[in-house]
Amino acid sequence: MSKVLVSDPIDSAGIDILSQVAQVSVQTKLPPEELVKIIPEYDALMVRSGTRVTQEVIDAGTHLKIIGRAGVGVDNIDIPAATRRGIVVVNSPEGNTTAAAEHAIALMMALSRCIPDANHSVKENRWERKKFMGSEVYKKTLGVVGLGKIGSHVASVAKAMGMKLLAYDPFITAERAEQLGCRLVDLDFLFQEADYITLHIPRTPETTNLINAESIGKMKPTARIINCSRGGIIDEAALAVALEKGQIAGAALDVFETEPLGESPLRDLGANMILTPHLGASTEEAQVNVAVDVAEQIRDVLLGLPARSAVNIPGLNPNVLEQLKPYLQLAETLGNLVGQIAGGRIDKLEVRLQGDLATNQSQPLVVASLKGLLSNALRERVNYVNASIEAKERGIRVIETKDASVGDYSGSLHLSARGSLGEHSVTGALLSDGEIRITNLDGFPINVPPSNYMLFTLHRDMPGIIGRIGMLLGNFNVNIASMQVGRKIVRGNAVMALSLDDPLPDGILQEITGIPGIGDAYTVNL
Ligand SMILES: NC(=O)C1=CN([C@@H]2O[C@H](COP(=O)(O)OP(=O)(O)OC[C@H]3O[C@@H](n4cnc5c(N)ncnc54)[C@H](O)[C@@H]3O)[C@@H](O)[C@H]2O)C=CC1
Ligand SMILES: O=C(O)CCC(=O)C(=O)O
Repeated sequence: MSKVLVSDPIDSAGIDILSQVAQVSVQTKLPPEELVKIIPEYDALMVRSGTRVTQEVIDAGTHLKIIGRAGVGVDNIDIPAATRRGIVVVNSPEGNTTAAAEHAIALMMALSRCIPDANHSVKENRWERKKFMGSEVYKKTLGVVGLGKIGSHVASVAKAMGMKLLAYDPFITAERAEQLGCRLVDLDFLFQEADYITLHIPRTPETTNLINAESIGKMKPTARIINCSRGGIIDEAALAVALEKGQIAGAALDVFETEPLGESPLRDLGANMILTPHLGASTEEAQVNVAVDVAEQIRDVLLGLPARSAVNIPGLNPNVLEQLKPYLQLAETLGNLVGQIAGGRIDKLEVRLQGDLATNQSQPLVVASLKGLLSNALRERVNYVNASIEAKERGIRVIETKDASVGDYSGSLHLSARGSLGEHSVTGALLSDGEIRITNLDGFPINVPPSNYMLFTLHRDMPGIIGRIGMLLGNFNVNIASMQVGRKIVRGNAVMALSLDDPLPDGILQEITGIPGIGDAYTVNL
């Protein structure tokens, strides 16, 4: 019989499901070295956010087939390490959406009416009615940062409470925001106008310290911030200083840079700061939902069936997968690339299978393209199982076409996306050794391998341009690994594709587009 280790508190409904197919051992609060010691015995591991599933744990788990996260965020699991070891990682993308959204609303209300401190004062035998003067949320403006599942639910509740709604989400269309009663605006506008700001985004390099001294400086003195998403999105030291000085009116945090929260200036603040110990998902209902959702997937995988919310393994027919594997990687890379060039808020994606590739089933390649496209917004949360649904929910119209005529490559894949920076296209193919080549950008023939850091320019084909770009990159200490120019006619329009050894520093794009003859420039990180 299989063995499952449950290393965080999980609702008994989940344990009952696991017990149908496995011997279940519940051992919470294990020290990391103890977890590493016992994990080799187990076929599956089920956790919440308390257990850190590090590379060391994964490497020691020689029998592990699946790791289940009873919740949304999988940032406590080393996904690349699990993927490399072929271990499926599953989560429950929706099981605690309502709970987290309701906690954000509860914190907003508690902050507005000083409920925690007023409660404490009465319990201490005081009756301080003047001290705890509140303010109403009715007709106030709520700025929702991240209009995904939780942000959307918060928006709909806040709307029913008579709030005006602004939203910032670079990967959501204005139409989708409108359907939710929100006006999609840029981040600075939201910071300046909102009376309440609620964060519902993943922690990524772009969102780390999104709320800092500078962004707080743009807010109203009456603004209140709520964070029920992830620690590290707010610079806690800067927030403490701003609240101390009365630069903004309050903040309520459920999540922290380091959990459990250690020594922190946040603890010294008064009624203008509410702290909860990562309780967003802590409702009886959500805990049953996530426990059942994840336990069912662990049961299925242990029985040899596919998982419905795998974060790292495509949920497609294994035979089709094996055959298309190299092309799936091509589709993901091209989707990621065209998504970045088209600039977010994509509302249309065309996927064209060309040449020999046209004889294949298009659906897996469409899913892989969408996965690559959406990974800019959703990171590891988008997978082969949910990419199409996520795209539909985001209002992305997908067009699949096939063209059997053979061009320079026997089979190639062409993607065209329309986003906030206009409509752009990219074509790619595989070399005989399986290596990916980008063969066309916006109609211009090129031949470059994808690389971590890339720069593309659309420019006039005229003397001096290449040199000026090379010089500019040199001045910023950016090393060029390879460079290619594609043009259709001499001294007409052209495309330049550069693979770089270093990321492009902030501000350089503006300098590049300032060079006479350069039309547009795009950075791409793959
Ligand atoms: N406090 C708690 O106990 C809980 C916290 N969470 C956290 O809440 C957050 C939101 O979860 P869901 O709504 O389920 O995720 P989701 O994936 O449905 O939505 C996230 C949204 O953020 C947007 N986004 C990505 N990068 C952005 C950026 N730079 N600026 C603005 N928007 C950006 C995405 O387009 C997406 O619409 C996650 O960080 C999740 O881990 C989730 C459940 C419980
Ligand atoms: O397990 C928990 O309580 C944390 C929930 C959470 O943060 C998540 O699902 O992302």
